[in-house]
Amino acid sequence: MTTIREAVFGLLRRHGMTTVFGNPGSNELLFLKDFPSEFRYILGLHEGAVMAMADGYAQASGQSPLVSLHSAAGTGSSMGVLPNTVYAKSPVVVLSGQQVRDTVGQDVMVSSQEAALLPRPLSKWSTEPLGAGDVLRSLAQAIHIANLAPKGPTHVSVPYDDWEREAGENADFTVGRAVADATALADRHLDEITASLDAASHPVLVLGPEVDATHANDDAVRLAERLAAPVWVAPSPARCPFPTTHPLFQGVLPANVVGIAQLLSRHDAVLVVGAPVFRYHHQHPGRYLADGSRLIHISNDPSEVARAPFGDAYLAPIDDALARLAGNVQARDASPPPRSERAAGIDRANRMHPDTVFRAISDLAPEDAIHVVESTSTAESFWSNVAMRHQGSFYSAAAGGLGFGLPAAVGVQLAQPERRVVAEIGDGSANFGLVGLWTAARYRIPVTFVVLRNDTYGALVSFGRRLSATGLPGFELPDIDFVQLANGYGVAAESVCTEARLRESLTKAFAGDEPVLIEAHTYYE
Ligand SMILES: Cc1ncc(Cn2c(C)c(CCOP(=O)(O)OP(=O)(O)O)sc2=O)c(N)n1
Ligand SMILES: [Ca+2]
Repeated sequence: MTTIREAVFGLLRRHGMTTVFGNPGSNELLFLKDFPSEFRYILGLHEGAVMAMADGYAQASGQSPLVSLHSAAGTGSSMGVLPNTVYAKSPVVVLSGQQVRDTVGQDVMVSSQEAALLPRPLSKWSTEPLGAGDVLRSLAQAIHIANLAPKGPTHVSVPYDDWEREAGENADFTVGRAVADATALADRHLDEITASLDAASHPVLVLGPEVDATHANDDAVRLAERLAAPVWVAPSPARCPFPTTHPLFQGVLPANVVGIAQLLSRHDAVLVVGAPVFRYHHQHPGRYLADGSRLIHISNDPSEVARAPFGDAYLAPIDDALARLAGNVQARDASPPPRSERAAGIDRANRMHPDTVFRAISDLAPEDAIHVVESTSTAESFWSNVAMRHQGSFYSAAAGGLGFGLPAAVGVQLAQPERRVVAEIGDGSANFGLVGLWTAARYRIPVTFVVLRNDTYGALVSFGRRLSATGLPGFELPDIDFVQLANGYGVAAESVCTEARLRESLTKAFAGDEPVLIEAHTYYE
């Protein structure tokens, strides 16, 4: 007899889902027992860190990990970072434990009431099968839904007395089935977009995270070069869709209506690919686009194309659309536009400017390093100083929810052992996921964590100014000793105040193969 547990591990094996991130409770033990040797279980000490690690792993590998969480409180603890997972379209499959099926109605200890509702709306799909006989198929459905564009996290809650029951005579059909996603931009849509771009005098590209997520960066470069078009990254980027070292790269668009409209005003055709139009953040009302500009939007997400307030949209696979447009548009010959330069910040006594930190990291990290960033007030400094040349070089909290960065860096490094991961984390953000350091030490995952310690919630000080909000309570973060905290979790660490010491520490960290934390004293202006 094949049990449901055995059939489910067969399903996971069939889909390559042999990495499990988790934090267990009593309800999960009959699923985790006799853990198969070809699977690896990565323990996180808080479910928020578990989810963020899994999210980073899913984005960096393109492979769905399984997340095994305890019922109710365990699943609830993971939800703080779930908005990022949803916005990142990250295909994480969560298996939440549940009390014995016949006792849930009595609301017994560690039962999850309304288990399927709990993770909504922070899930692409969530269910608790109505009977043990539907567990295998429900998990297969969760895997397929998570991986069909637009990808996203799914949840299945399973009572623990289901695992030992028989899987039934049709289990092999469920385990063996394959599901293929849509693969092509319609020919007539290709012709329409090509005609618009060829007719434009000054086209511009705005690229989003789905370009990087679908490994279409090289085709984005081909299209930009063929059009001789400047390239902007869509606001609030969670991934890097275009090489920052490329002469056509212009930077990241500001997250407000007027700022974007001004920067795009000299372009009569704006092609947005793989990003929502647009993920504004700061309210600065105005005309969405200057007169004479037309926006064309290509997205793989029906909700993105439906909710955009302006522009003509096409639903299509991002990689196919870019590849075929790059071969279809007329080639142009024009020199790249000048990129606006910004003066480098000056260090102060015992405190560095963020520019110094990011320039040092960019100079000393391997040329294919991966950056996981959660340092909210220093984004412009990061994108101005850090060279990123390859697909999969940058990850950040897609919904701006703190607690992603530090643990996600651990998941990304697990997914990409050949490339070195650097986590650039604000001293405020670090506290939302600090427990991820323990997992890095426990499994010797060699992330270089750089904490930018400016002793404040810098982004909120800046937002306060923007909103003319005076008399705010303090946002200072004095006296947090990240060296002591890191050592407490088993990670070697040092504190640096000058560029010379920072460069020494980075050189040593990159030469080693152990996790290291560097507390870099910076200032916020
Ligand atoms: C889970 C969560 N809680 C609170 C916030 C609000 N928040 C907070 C608390 C920020 C301060 C981040 O401080 P930091 O030290 O990490 O970085 P900077 O000093 O560079 O801003 S930025 C921001 O949006 C959030 N985004 N996510
Ligand atoms: Ca800070």
